[in-house]
Amino acid sequence: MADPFDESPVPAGGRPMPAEILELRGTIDNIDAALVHLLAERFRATHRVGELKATNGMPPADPQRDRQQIDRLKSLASGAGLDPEFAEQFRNFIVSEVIRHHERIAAEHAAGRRLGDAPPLDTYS
Ligand SMILES: O=C(O)C(=O)C[C@]1(C(=O)O)C=C[C@@H](O)C=C1
Repeated sequence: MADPFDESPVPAGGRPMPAEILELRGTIDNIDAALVHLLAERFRATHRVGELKATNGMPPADPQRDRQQIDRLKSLASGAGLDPEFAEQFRNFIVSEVIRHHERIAAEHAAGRRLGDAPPLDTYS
């Protein structure tokens, strides 16, 4: 039988790292990379939503949409074997950042710095 510690690096002064942990870390790294890309895409979409909300005079948060998303995600989490409370907290963490972005976009819009306007020319500086 193959020694599970066979190809593992030996940390200085410690036990050898089981090969399976190294394999699992490869999977974890791939998943973390996918999460970063997925979050980047999500924030790209929500950035545009923030602009559309600002230009249409809509508030940053939409509590009805929040409730729908939370119900849906909790149900998906249960089916997938993920703690539904964790899914809700994770979603809240992301959406609180989205709302912060929406608020900044709305403030910039209110200050006349959005809608693709070039900043006013300051010919005296
Ligand atoms: O769908 C919207 O209206 C959004 O602004 C996006 C989003 C989200 O990130 O999922 C953020 C804030 C709202 O409260 C609801 C949903």
